[in-house]
Amino acid sequence: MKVSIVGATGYSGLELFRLLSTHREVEIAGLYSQSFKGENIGELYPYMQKIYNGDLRGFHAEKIMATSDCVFLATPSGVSKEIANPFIQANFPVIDLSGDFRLKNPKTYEKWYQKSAPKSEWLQQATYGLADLSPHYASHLIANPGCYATATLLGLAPLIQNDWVQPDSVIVDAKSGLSGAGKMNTKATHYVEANENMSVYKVNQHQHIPEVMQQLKIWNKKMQPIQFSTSLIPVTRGIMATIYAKPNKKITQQELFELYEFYYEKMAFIRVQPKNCFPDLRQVVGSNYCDIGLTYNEETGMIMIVSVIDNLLKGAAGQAVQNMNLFYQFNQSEGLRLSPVYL
Ligand SMILES: NC(=O)C1=CN([C@@H]2O[C@H](COP(=O)(O)OP(=O)(O)OC[C@H]3O[C@@H](n4cnc5c(N)ncnc54)[C@H](OP(=O)(O)O)[C@@H]3O)[C@@H](O)[C@H]2O)C=CC1
Ligand SMILES: CC(=O)N[C@@H](CCC(=O)OP(=O)(O)O)C(=O)O
Repeated sequence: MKVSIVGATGYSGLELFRLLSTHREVEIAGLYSQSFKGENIGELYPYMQKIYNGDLRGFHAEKIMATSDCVFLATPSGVSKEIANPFIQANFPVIDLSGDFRLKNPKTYEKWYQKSAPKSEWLQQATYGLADLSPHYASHLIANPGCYATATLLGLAPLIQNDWVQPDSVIVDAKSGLSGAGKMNTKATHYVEANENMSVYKVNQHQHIPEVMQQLKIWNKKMQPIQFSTSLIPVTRGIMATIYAKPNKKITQQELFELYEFYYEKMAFIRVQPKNCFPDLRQVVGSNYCDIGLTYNEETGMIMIVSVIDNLLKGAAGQAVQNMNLFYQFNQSEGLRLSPVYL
């Protein structure tokens, strides 16, 4: 099968290339970039020399559709919804990494993204591809989930689906490495600002709040708004979401552990940690795993879940490839059998 990547010079685009170039079912038909069209990727990124010899191409939907079977859009929100148009109209498979097609309600999109919404019917037909939880691919348009949303939803799924928590008690404190902000340097991601520092940002305004809420409400209608905060930490990759919730019944640590063990037992990329062990970032960085640690504090009556992912893999390119694998009924692990780098 032939695939093209738009936004190939960005962090997620480069990761998509890395995964897809070893994928046994896939051949890369073209890498597309607006700013660097016509340039040789090995000259732009010397680490790519002798790995990919083709030049970067300027975006051209018809050419992509003529030369490939599926396109990945690793472009910013607001850009994806424009360049996706010809593909959606032609019913051509699109896997979009941006936030443009994740929300069902156009007004919600406009409120949180401060941009005009994509066509409502396209939002309705897009599949929210939380790949580990068996999405039903209803159309050729797949909206790859956001990085914080992925860590949070995988951390919460067993509790919310099984109705274990007080619906207004969920608090998420999430931290991300700097690659989550993409390749454009900003004041917040400048080395001098970020190094040996930690800063909270987008307080009560993060675009993943409605994304998480939309999915939690599908799982459990009773869910109330969550308190959700995001912080930058001085690492390149990785997200840690620390999640707190109050149970709505008497529970024990053992029951909580069994709930998660049973729920995730058969899921290849979710690893529930042994009792009293909490995951660190390194144990997932470089891989498509989501590792989850949990505890119940009998003194405070609080559940605490720690969910970690690599934002560029499970949070972006890895999950996008997993969605492609599931959509085309390839082995879901193809191209994703990556051990964490760890050291
Ligand atoms: N980084 C992360 O951890 C995550 C990112 N995402 C999402 O994935 C998408 C890509 O993110 P990321 O890789 O970090 O971003 P980057 O900023 O690193 O890269 C974005 C890419 O988009 C391309 N681009 C920008 N404007 C246009 C345009 N008008 N037409 C065509 N291409 C354009 C750029 O292309 P060029 O300069 O080559 O023209 C660049 O290669 C975003 O929507 C982001 O929100 C989702 C989850 C996690
Ligand atoms: C560290 C950092 O800045 N992270 C980005 C998340 C990237 C992402 O997943 O955002 P989309 O929803 O646009 O795809 C942010 O907080 O906006």
